[in-house]
Formats: sequence, structure tokens, C-alpha cells
Amino acid sequence: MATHQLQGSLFDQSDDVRLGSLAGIRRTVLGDGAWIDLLPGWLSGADALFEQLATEVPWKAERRQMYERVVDVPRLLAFYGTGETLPHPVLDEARRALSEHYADELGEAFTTAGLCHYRDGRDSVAWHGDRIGRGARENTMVAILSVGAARDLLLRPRRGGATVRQPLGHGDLIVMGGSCQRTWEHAVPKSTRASGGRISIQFRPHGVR
Ligand SMILES: O=C(O)CCC(=O)C(=O)O
Ligand SMILES: [Fe+2]
Repeated sequence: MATHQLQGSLFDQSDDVRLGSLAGIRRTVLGDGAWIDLLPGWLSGADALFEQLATEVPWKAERRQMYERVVDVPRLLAFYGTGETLPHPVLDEARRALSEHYADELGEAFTTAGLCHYRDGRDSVAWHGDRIGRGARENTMVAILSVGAARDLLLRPRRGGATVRQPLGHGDLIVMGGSCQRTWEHAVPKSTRASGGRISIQFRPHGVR
């Protein structure tokens, strides 16, 4: 598999949970109208936030029909809809900061937050685009803040082509934008190297899932 690796954060030993500036965010154009913005280490104290979210969020283990079998979804989930208070004030702050930063380009606010908890390297998410909602038809943005151990987020064009590999953890921010949910797919594959759990917080506009 051809991979193109961008830099991520390796450590975060601060206990003081806070956001930095979004000024240093950098865009990579993927093609077919898709792009990603990256800001390694946007959140400091990310590993402390991981511990708190892991224990305090009311995580749900879901089961889904896969052909003729019902299987466990290989990660824990939580969802906060529009107007709901998020499980840590810094996440409300992140949602506000992202909404402000992208106001002109996105034309609407980030409202919902989906959380995924990958307990270890056996947890994963299969190739998909976030296309249950408007992302199937319209350009939109999905902003993901990652805390805990780094895991690879892979991105590949739907029409075929090289895979982009982006390790994410320890307070890193990625924003998938443009046509990314339609023309590209993303996944977090299983890993034999994962050195602990990772939680991702996905901010989306209303009606994007
Ligand atoms: O955990 C991640 O970074 C990706 C999660 C994801 O793609 C999703 O929940 O739609
Ligand atoms: Fe996704």
C-alpha cells in the first residue's frame, strides 16, 4: 500500500487541559475536491482528558447486523446532539473555536459531537464516508480531536489511488473538508502496535452523520 505520512504529536504529559490557537492549522489538498486541515497538539493535557472521558462518559457498546449475523461494533460510542452539554468544558470550547474559525468557509456551526473509544488495537472503524446525512450530497466538514494513544487514520480516494496515513492522538486535530465524505473514504484499522486506548471526538454540523 502506498502511504504518505504526515506528522502527529508523540507525547502529552501536561495535566492542564487546554486548547491552543488554531492559527497554525495547515491544509493538505487531497484531490477530487477533498482536503484535510491538520494541527498536531491543538489540545494540551490530552492524555489527562483521555482518562477522564474514558471513565466518565456513558459509553455504549453497540451491536449491528452484518449479513446473517449480529456482531459487536468494535469500539465504544457516545453521541451529543445539538444543544447538549459536552462531557468536558474544553470540548464545548473546542466546538465554539472551530465554529468561529470555519464560520465563513463552512457557512454554519459545528453542533453535534460523536465520541469513539478505541479500547485497544483490536478496536477499529472500517472504511466509510460520513454519508448518513448531508455529507452524501453536499460539501461539509468533520473536525476530529484525538486524545490518548495515537492511531492511524487512513484516507483513500473512492475512485482508487494512494492511501494517506495520518497518525492521530495526544491532542491532534484533523478537519476533513470539501467533498471528503463523498469522494474519499476513511478508516482506523486494527493495530498490533497501539500502546493504549484512543478517544476521538468528531464535531459535525447539524444533519451530517
Ligand atoms: O476515530 C476517528 O478518528 C474516526 C471516526 C470516524 O470516522 C467516525 O466516527 O465516523
Ligand atoms: Fe467517519
